[in-house]
Amino acid sequence: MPITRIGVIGAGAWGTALAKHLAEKGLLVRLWAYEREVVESIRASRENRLFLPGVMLPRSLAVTNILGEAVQDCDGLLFAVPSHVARPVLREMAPLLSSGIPVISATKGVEEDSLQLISQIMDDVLPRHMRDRILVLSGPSFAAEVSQGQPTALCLAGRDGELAAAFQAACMTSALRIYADSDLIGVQLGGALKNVMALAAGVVDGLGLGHNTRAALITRGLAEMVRLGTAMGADPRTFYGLSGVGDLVLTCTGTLSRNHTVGVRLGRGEKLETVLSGMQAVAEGVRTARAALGLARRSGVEMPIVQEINAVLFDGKSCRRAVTDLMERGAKPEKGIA
Ligand SMILES: NC(=O)c1ccc[n+]([C@@H]2O[C@H](COP(=O)([O-])OP(=O)(O)OC[C@H]3O[C@@H](n4cnc5c(N)ncnc54)[C@H](O)[C@@H]3O)[C@@H](O)[C@H]2O)c1
Ligand SMILES: O=P(O)(O)OC[C@H](O)CO
Repeated sequence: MPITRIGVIGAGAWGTALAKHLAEKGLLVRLWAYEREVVESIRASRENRLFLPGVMLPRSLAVTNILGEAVQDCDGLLFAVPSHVARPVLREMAPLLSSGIPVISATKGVEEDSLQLISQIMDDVLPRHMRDRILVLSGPSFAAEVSQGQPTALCLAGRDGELAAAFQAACMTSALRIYADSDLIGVQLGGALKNVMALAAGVVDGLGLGHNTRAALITRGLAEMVRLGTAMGADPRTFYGLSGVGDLVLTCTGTLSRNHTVGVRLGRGEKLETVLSGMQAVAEGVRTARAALGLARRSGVEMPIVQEINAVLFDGKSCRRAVTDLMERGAKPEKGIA
Protein backbone atom coordinates (compact mmCIF):
# COMPACT_ATOMS: atom_id res chain seq x y z
CA MET A 1 0.00 0.00 0.00
CA PRO A 2 1.77 3.20 -1.12
CA ILE A 3 1.70 5.98 1.48
CA THR A 4 2.30 9.35 -0.10
CA ARG A 5 -0.26 11.77 1.35
CA ILE A 6 -0.62 12.43 5.05
CA GLY A 7 -2.91 14.76 6.96
CA VAL A 8 -1.56 15.96 10.30
CA ILE A 9 -4.30 17.01 12.71
CA GLY A 10 -3.01 19.46 15.30
CA ALA A 11 -0.33 22.10 14.78
CA GLY A 12 1.12 22.30 18.26
CA ALA A 13 4.82 21.63 18.67
CA TRP A 14 4.48 17.88 18.04
CA GLY A 15 2.13 17.95 15.05
CA THR A 16 4.27 20.65 13.44
CA ALA A 17 7.54 18.75 14.04
CA LEU A 18 6.06 15.51 12.64
CA ALA A 19 4.60 17.35 9.63
CA LYS A 20 8.01 18.91 8.92
CA HIS A 21 9.72 15.54 9.20
CA LEU A 22 7.29 13.86 6.79
CA ALA A 23 7.31 16.74 4.31
CA GLU A 24 11.10 16.73 4.27
CA LYS A 25 10.99 13.00 3.60
CA GLY A 26 9.04 13.84 0.45
CA LEU A 27 5.49 12.99 1.51
CA LEU A 28 2.68 15.34 0.62
CA VAL A 29 1.59 16.72 3.97
CA ARG A 30 -1.38 18.88 4.94
CA LEU A 31 -1.31 20.25 8.47
CA TRP A 32 -4.53 21.27 10.24
CA ALA A 33 -4.24 24.05 12.82
CA TYR A 34 -6.96 25.03 15.26
CA GLU A 35 -5.82 28.66 15.47
CA ARG A 36 -6.15 30.92 12.43
CA GLU A 37 -3.02 32.71 13.69
CA VAL A 38 -0.95 29.54 13.22
CA VAL A 39 -2.08 29.15 9.60
CA GLU A 40 -1.26 32.79 8.90
CA SER A 41 2.13 32.54 10.59
CA ILE A 42 3.15 29.43 8.62
CA ARG A 43 1.88 30.84 5.32
CA ALA A 44 3.59 34.19 5.85
CA SER A 45 6.94 33.11 7.28
CA ARG A 46 7.12 29.26 7.11
CA GLU A 47 7.31 29.28 10.89
CA ASN A 48 4.79 28.21 13.57
CA ARG A 49 5.57 31.16 15.84
CA LEU A 50 2.99 30.14 18.43
CA PHE A 51 4.01 26.55 19.10
CA LEU A 52 7.36 25.79 17.41
CA PRO A 53 9.16 29.11 17.07
CA GLY A 54 12.52 29.30 15.35
CA VAL A 55 11.96 26.24 13.13
CA MET A 56 11.71 26.81 9.38
CA LEU A 57 9.08 24.65 7.69
CA PRO A 58 9.42 23.39 4.12
CA ARG A 59 7.45 25.19 1.38
CA SER A 60 5.90 21.87 0.38
CA LEU A 61 4.05 21.66 3.73
CA ALA A 62 0.47 22.87 3.25
CA VAL A 63 -1.46 24.27 6.20
CA THR A 64 -5.19 24.83 6.69
CA ASN A 65 -7.83 25.68 9.29
CA ILE A 66 -10.39 23.53 7.52
CA LEU A 67 -10.51 19.93 8.76
CA GLY A 68 -12.17 18.68 5.57
CA GLU A 69 -9.21 19.97 3.52
CA ALA A 70 -6.65 18.32 5.80
CA VAL A 71 -8.23 14.85 5.71
CA GLN A 72 -9.18 14.83 2.02
CA ASP A 73 -7.53 12.22 -0.27
CA CYS A 74 -5.02 11.10 2.37
CA ASP A 75 -3.42 7.68 2.81
CA GLY A 76 -3.33 8.23 6.56
CA LEU A 77 -3.86 10.78 9.32
CA LEU A 78 -1.54 11.65 12.17
CA PHE A 79 -3.54 12.89 15.12
CA ALA A 80 -1.64 15.21 17.50
CA VAL A 81 -4.08 17.38 19.42
CA PRO A 82 -3.96 17.48 23.24
CA SER A 83 -5.99 14.75 24.95
CA HIS A 84 -8.59 17.10 26.47
CA VAL A 85 -9.77 18.17 22.99
CA ALA A 86 -9.29 14.79 21.28
CA ARG A 87 -12.95 13.76 21.47
CA PRO A 88 -14.48 16.95 20.01
CA VAL A 89 -11.90 17.06 17.20
CA LEU A 90 -12.48 13.35 16.40
CA ARG A 91 -16.25 13.91 16.37
CA GLU A 92 -15.81 16.71 13.85
CA MET A 93 -13.45 14.57 11.75
CA ALA A 94 -15.51 11.36 11.77
CA PRO A 95 -18.06 12.25 9.04
CA LEU A 96 -15.29 13.65 6.83
CA LEU A 97 -13.17 10.48 6.71
CA SER A 98 -12.93 8.21 3.71
CA SER A 99 -13.72 4.60 4.50
CA GLY A 100 -10.87 2.68 6.13
CA ILE A 101 -8.37 5.53 6.34
CA PRO A 102 -5.67 4.72 8.94
CA VAL A 103 -5.48 7.11 11.90
CA ILE A 104 -2.33 7.30 14.03
CA SER A 105 -2.56 8.92 17.45
CA ALA A 106 0.55 10.79 18.57
CA THR A 107 -1.32 12.26 21.56
CA LYS A 108 -0.16 11.28 25.07
CA GLY A 109 -2.92 11.41 27.62
CA VAL A 110 -6.00 9.88 29.20
CA GLU A 111 -9.42 11.52 28.98
CA GLU A 112 -10.29 12.81 32.45
CA ASP A 113 -14.01 12.00 32.66
CA SER A 114 -14.15 8.70 30.80
CA LEU A 115 -10.64 7.48 31.79
CA GLN A 116 -10.23 6.39 28.16
CA LEU A 117 -7.02 6.24 26.17
CA ILE A 118 -7.03 7.99 22.79
CA SER A 119 -7.44 4.72 20.84
CA GLN A 120 -10.49 3.94 23.00
CA ILE A 121 -11.98 7.37 22.24
CA MET A 122 -11.30 6.61 18.56
CA ASP A 123 -13.06 3.25 18.94
CA ASP A 124 -16.05 5.16 20.36
CA VAL A 125 -16.20 8.00 17.88
CA LEU A 126 -14.90 6.68 14.56
CA PRO A 127 -16.90 4.26 12.39
CA ARG A 128 -16.78 0.68 13.68
CA HIS A 129 -14.98 -0.76 10.67
CA MET A 130 -12.03 1.54 11.43
CA ARG A 131 -11.08 -0.27 14.65
CA ASP A 132 -8.24 -2.11 12.95
CA ARG A 133 -7.05 1.05 11.22
CA ILE A 134 -6.08 2.79 14.47
CA LEU A 135 -2.39 3.05 15.41
CA VAL A 136 -0.46 4.87 18.13
CA LEU A 137 2.95 6.53 17.95
CA SER A 138 4.89 7.18 21.13
CA GLY A 139 8.36 7.30 22.63
CA PRO A 140 11.04 9.72 23.81
CA SER A 141 10.72 12.69 21.49
CA PHE A 142 10.95 16.38 22.26
CA ALA A 143 9.38 18.12 19.26
CA ALA A 144 12.19 20.68 19.18
CA GLU A 145 14.84 17.95 18.80
CA VAL A 146 12.88 16.04 16.14
CA SER A 147 12.51 19.29 14.19
CA GLN A 148 16.31 19.72 14.34
CA GLY A 149 16.79 16.23 12.92
CA GLN A 150 18.38 14.86 16.13
CA PRO A 151 18.42 11.03 15.96
CA THR A 152 15.25 9.82 17.68
CA ALA A 153 13.61 6.40 18.17
CA LEU A 154 9.87 5.86 18.52
CA CYS A 155 7.44 2.98 18.53
CA LEU A 156 4.32 2.55 16.47
CA ALA A 157 1.66 0.11 17.64
CA GLY A 158 -1.42 -1.17 15.87
CA ARG A 159 -3.76 -4.16 15.84
CA ASP A 160 -2.98 -4.70 12.15
CA GLY A 161 0.72 -5.63 11.86
CA GLU A 162 0.87 -5.07 8.10
CA LEU A 163 -0.54 -1.58 8.44
CA ALA A 164 1.90 -0.73 11.23
CA ALA A 165 4.79 -2.00 9.07
CA ALA A 166 3.63 0.14 6.12
CA PHE A 167 3.59 3.33 8.22
CA GLN A 168 6.82 2.37 9.94
CA ALA A 169 8.52 2.27 6.54
CA ALA A 170 6.78 5.43 5.32
CA CYS A 171 7.84 7.53 8.31
CA MET A 172 11.38 6.26 8.98
CA THR A 173 14.50 8.19 8.00
CA SER A 174 18.11 8.16 9.15
CA ALA A 175 17.05 10.66 11.85
CA LEU A 176 13.83 8.95 12.96
CA ARG A 177 13.88 5.24 13.67
CA ILE A 178 10.56 3.54 14.39
CA TYR A 179 9.95 0.15 16.00
CA ALA A 180 6.67 -1.69 15.41
CA ASP A 181 4.56 -3.10 18.22
CA SER A 182 1.08 -4.48 18.77
CA ASP A 183 0.44 -3.40 22.39
CA LEU A 184 -1.88 -0.43 21.86
CA ILE A 185 -2.75 -0.17 25.56
CA GLY A 186 0.81 -0.47 26.90
CA VAL A 187 2.30 2.01 24.43
CA GLN A 188 -0.35 4.62 25.23
CA LEU A 189 -0.25 4.09 28.99
CA GLY A 190 3.55 4.49 28.99
CA GLY A 191 3.32 7.77 27.06
CA ALA A 192 0.56 9.12 29.29
CA LEU A 193 1.81 8.01 32.72
CA LYS A 194 5.39 9.16 32.19
CA ASN A 195 4.04 12.73 32.11
CA VAL A 196 2.72 12.29 35.65
CA MET A 197 6.08 10.91 36.79
CA ALA A 198 7.83 13.84 35.04
CA LEU A 199 5.78 16.26 37.15
CA ALA A 200 6.89 14.38 40.26
CA ALA A 201 10.54 14.33 39.11
CA GLY A 202 10.30 18.07 38.50
CA VAL A 203 9.02 18.54 42.04
CA VAL A 204 12.03 16.59 43.32
CA ASP A 205 14.37 18.84 41.33
CA GLY A 206 12.50 22.01 42.34
CA LEU A 207 12.89 21.06 45.99
CA GLY A 208 16.63 20.80 45.40
CA LEU A 209 16.78 17.09 46.22
CA GLY A 210 19.58 14.97 44.82
CA HIS A 211 20.27 12.40 42.12
CA ASN A 212 19.43 9.55 44.52
CA THR A 213 15.92 10.88 44.99
CA ARG A 214 15.29 11.32 41.28
CA ALA A 215 16.59 7.82 40.48
CA ALA A 216 14.31 6.37 43.17
CA LEU A 217 11.35 8.32 41.77
CA ILE A 218 11.95 7.13 38.21
CA THR A 219 12.36 3.49 39.26
CA ARG A 220 9.37 3.39 41.59
CA GLY A 221 7.38 5.39 39.03
CA LEU A 222 8.11 2.69 36.49
CA ALA A 223 6.94 0.05 39.00
CA GLU A 224 3.60 1.91 39.28
CA MET A 225 3.28 2.13 35.50
CA VAL A 226 3.94 -1.60 35.08
CA ARG A 227 1.41 -2.45 37.82
CA LEU A 228 -1.38 -0.39 36.33
CA GLY A 229 -0.55 -1.49 32.79
CA THR A 230 -0.58 -5.17 33.72
CA ALA A 231 -3.94 -4.74 35.47
CA MET A 232 -5.30 -3.08 32.33
CA GLY A 233 -4.18 -5.87 30.03
CA ALA A 234 -0.95 -4.38 28.67
CA ASP A 235 2.18 -6.45 28.11
CA PRO A 236 4.50 -5.53 31.03
CA ARG A 237 7.51 -5.74 28.66
CA THR A 238 6.17 -2.72 26.76
CA PHE A 239 7.02 -0.51 29.77
CA TYR A 240 10.70 -1.46 29.45
CA GLY A 241 10.75 -0.15 25.89
CA LEU A 242 10.78 3.25 24.20
CA SER A 243 7.25 4.26 25.18
CA GLY A 244 7.90 3.33 28.84
CA VAL A 245 11.42 3.58 30.24
CA GLY A 246 12.60 5.54 27.19
CA ASP A 247 10.08 8.34 27.56
CA LEU A 248 10.14 8.18 31.36
CA VAL A 249 13.88 8.83 31.45
CA LEU A 250 13.67 11.58 28.83
CA THR A 251 10.84 13.45 30.48
CA CYS A 252 12.01 13.00 34.09
CA THR A 253 15.51 14.27 33.30
CA GLY A 254 15.19 16.49 30.23
CA THR A 255 14.90 20.21 30.87
CA LEU A 256 12.93 20.60 27.62
CA SER A 257 9.97 18.76 29.19
CA ARG A 258 6.95 20.96 29.88
CA ASN A 259 5.73 18.50 32.53
CA HIS A 260 9.09 18.45 34.28
CA THR A 261 9.20 22.25 34.17
CA VAL A 262 5.75 22.52 35.78
CA GLY A 263 6.95 20.15 38.54
CA VAL A 264 10.12 22.19 39.12
CA ARG A 265 8.09 25.37 39.56
CA LEU A 266 5.71 23.62 41.99
CA GLY A 267 8.70 22.32 43.93
CA ARG A 268 10.03 25.88 44.17
CA GLY A 269 6.78 26.96 45.76
CA GLU A 270 4.68 28.39 42.91
CA LYS A 271 0.94 27.71 42.75
CA LEU A 272 -0.37 25.43 39.98
CA GLU A 273 -2.75 28.12 38.68
CA THR A 274 0.11 30.63 38.36
CA VAL A 275 2.28 28.14 36.49
CA LEU A 276 -0.48 27.08 34.08
CA SER A 277 -1.82 30.58 33.47
CA GLY A 278 1.47 31.59 31.85
CA MET A 279 1.67 28.56 29.56
CA GLN A 280 0.43 28.38 25.97
CA ALA A 281 1.60 24.78 25.59
CA VAL A 282 -0.04 21.80 27.32
CA ALA A 283 1.49 19.86 30.20
CA GLU A 284 -0.58 16.70 29.78
CA GLY A 285 0.56 15.26 33.12
CA VAL A 286 -1.67 17.61 35.11
CA ARG A 287 -4.92 16.19 33.71
CA THR A 288 -3.46 12.70 33.39
CA ALA A 289 -2.55 12.70 37.10
CA ARG A 290 -6.26 12.78 37.98
CA ALA A 291 -7.13 10.21 35.34
CA ALA A 292 -4.31 7.90 36.47
CA LEU A 293 -5.63 7.98 40.01
CA GLY A 294 -9.09 7.11 38.66
CA LEU A 295 -7.63 4.20 36.68
CA ALA A 296 -5.66 2.99 39.71
CA ARG A 297 -8.78 2.99 41.88
CA ARG A 298 -10.83 1.28 39.20
CA SER A 299 -8.17 -1.41 38.74
CA GLY A 300 -7.51 -1.83 42.48
CA VAL A 301 -3.84 -0.96 42.02
CA GLU A 302 -1.71 1.06 44.45
CA MET A 303 0.04 4.07 42.87
CA PRO A 304 1.55 6.04 45.74
CA ILE A 305 3.49 8.53 43.59
CA VAL A 306 0.40 9.22 41.50
CA GLN A 307 -1.58 9.68 44.69
CA GLU A 308 0.93 12.13 46.18
CA ILE A 309 1.28 14.20 43.01
CA ASN A 310 -2.52 14.50 42.92
CA ALA A 311 -2.49 15.76 46.50
CA VAL A 312 0.17 18.34 45.57
CA LEU A 313 -1.63 19.45 42.40
CA PHE A 314 -5.21 19.56 43.61
CA ASP A 315 -5.35 19.44 47.44
CA GLY A 316 -2.71 22.02 48.32
CA LYS A 317 -0.40 19.45 49.95
CA SER A 318 3.15 20.72 50.37
CA CYS A 319 5.75 19.13 48.09
CA ARG A 320 8.04 18.38 51.02
CA ARG A 321 5.25 16.65 52.96
CA ALA A 322 4.46 14.53 49.88
CA VAL A 323 8.08 13.34 49.67
CA THR A 324 8.16 12.58 53.39
CA ASP A 325 4.89 10.65 53.21
CA LEU A 326 6.24 8.56 50.32
CA MET A 327 9.44 7.81 52.26
CA GLU A 328 7.65 6.92 55.50
CA ARG A 329 5.27 4.36 54.03
CA GLY A 330 5.46 0.89 55.54
CA ALA A 331 8.30 -1.46 54.53
CA LYS A 332 7.65 -3.32 51.24
CA PRO A 333 9.33 -5.95 49.07
CA GLU A 334 10.72 -4.33 45.90
CA LYS A 335 8.75 -6.58 43.57
CA GLY A 336 5.57 -6.46 45.66
CA ILE A 337 2.30 -4.78 44.83
CA ALA A 338 3.21 -1.29 46.06
N1 LIG B 1 5.67 18.77 22.31
C1 LIG B 1 6.30 17.60 22.32
O1 LIG B 1 7.54 17.54 22.40
C2 LIG B 1 5.50 16.32 22.24
C3 LIG B 1 6.17 15.14 21.88
C4 LIG B 1 5.43 13.95 21.83
C5 LIG B 1 4.08 13.96 22.09
N2 LIG B 1 3.47 15.13 22.42
C6 LIG B 1 2.02 15.07 22.67
O2 LIG B 1 1.35 15.64 21.56
C7 LIG B 1 0.09 16.18 21.98
C8 LIG B 1 -0.02 17.60 21.46
O3 LIG B 1 0.95 18.37 22.14
P1 LIG B 1 1.79 19.54 21.46
O4 LIG B 1 3.05 19.64 22.23
O5 LIG B 1 1.88 19.35 19.99
O6 LIG B 1 0.85 20.80 21.73
P2 LIG B 1 1.29 22.26 22.19
O7 LIG B 1 1.29 22.29 23.68
O8 LIG B 1 2.54 22.66 21.50
O9 LIG B 1 0.11 23.16 21.64
C9 LIG B 1 -1.21 23.10 22.10
C10 LIG B 1 -2.07 22.53 21.01
O10 LIG B 1 -3.43 22.49 21.44
C11 LIG B 1 -4.24 22.88 20.35
N3 LIG B 1 -5.56 23.29 20.83
C12 LIG B 1 -5.84 24.11 21.85
N4 LIG B 1 -7.19 24.22 21.98
C13 LIG B 1 -7.73 23.44 21.01
C14 LIG B 1 -9.06 23.08 20.65
N5 LIG B 1 -10.10 23.59 21.31
N6 LIG B 1 -9.24 22.23 19.63
C15 LIG B 1 -8.18 21.71 18.97
N7 LIG B 1 -6.90 21.99 19.27
C16 LIG B 1 -6.69 22.85 20.29
C17 LIG B 1 -3.44 23.99 19.73
O11 LIG B 1 -3.89 24.27 18.45
C18 LIG B 1 -2.07 23.33 19.71
O12 LIG B 1 -2.00 22.45 18.62
C19 LIG B 1 0.07 16.06 23.51
O13 LIG B 1 -0.67 14.95 23.87
C20 LIG B 1 1.55 15.88 23.87
O14 LIG B 1 1.73 15.15 25.08
C21 LIG B 1 4.14 16.31 22.49
O1 LIG C 1 7.37 18.39 27.08
P1 LIG C 1 6.57 17.23 27.60
O2 LIG C 1 6.76 17.01 29.07
O3 LIG C 1 5.13 17.34 27.19
O4 LIG C 1 7.13 15.91 26.90
C1 LIG C 1 7.17 15.86 25.50
C2 LIG C 1 7.25 14.44 24.99
O5 LIG C 1 6.16 13.69 25.42
C3 LIG C 1 8.54 13.75 25.31
O6 LIG C 1 8.56 12.47 24.72
